Amino acid sequence: MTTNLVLPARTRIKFCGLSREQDVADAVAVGADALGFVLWPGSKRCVDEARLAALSARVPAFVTRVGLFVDQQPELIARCAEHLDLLQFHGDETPAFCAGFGRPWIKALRMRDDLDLHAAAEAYAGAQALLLDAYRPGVPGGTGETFDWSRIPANLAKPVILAGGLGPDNVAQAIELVRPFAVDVSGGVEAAPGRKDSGLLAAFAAAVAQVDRTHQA
Ligand SMILES: O=C(O)c1ccccc1NCC(=O)[C@H](O)[C@H](O)COP(=O)(O)O
Repeated sequence: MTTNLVLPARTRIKFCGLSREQDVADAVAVGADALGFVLWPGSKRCVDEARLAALSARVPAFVTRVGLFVDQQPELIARCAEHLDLLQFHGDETPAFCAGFGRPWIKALRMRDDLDLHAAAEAYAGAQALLLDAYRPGVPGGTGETFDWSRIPANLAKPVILAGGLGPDNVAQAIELVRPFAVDVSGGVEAAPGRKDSGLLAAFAAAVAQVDRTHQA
């Protein structure tokens, strides 16, 4: 059983909602492990298929290209998948739907009060990880809000990607408490929606590296 109790040597970093070539370059330069591209038209950070192709071509080997979808048409997802390494589903997609593209995938879960994480981990057993995000009714992601991190059980049967309201000032505290496989940030490293700030990207990566070092000492 994969479990969150197996602590990673370091906390992986996913920067999400990139829409500009310069932001891709800046994120890679500070050591991003993964870059997220939002394909959902309801988002201010949305990129279309042509922009996805252009941005994904700028991503070097060993940095994971992640595409974000919210209950979208399988034909669109399949076309986008040509430019992606990993699919991230933010809607009510079933496990079978998520698995239907022949690509590794993760499931985003919004931490509504009644969410049973153990049951969700069992239901989405085929996911590479669960991305846990804040719940705001009617907003599928990118809220910039945190949630009660103590709700995440240490023995969850899937690796955790912690998201929601993270930034350079609180990511160390979040890692200390949750010890996630990875952290995911969008709004906390932005100058404006969809425009990343190179200083905030660097500060976020430095904060993660710093807390990781204390665990290795
Ligand atoms: O970012 C969006 O606009 C978005 C829209 C719809 C679904 C998902 C979206 N973003 C997903 C992410 O992975 C964000 O990084 C995650 O929700 C955390 O966002 P933030 O709280 O701003 O760091």
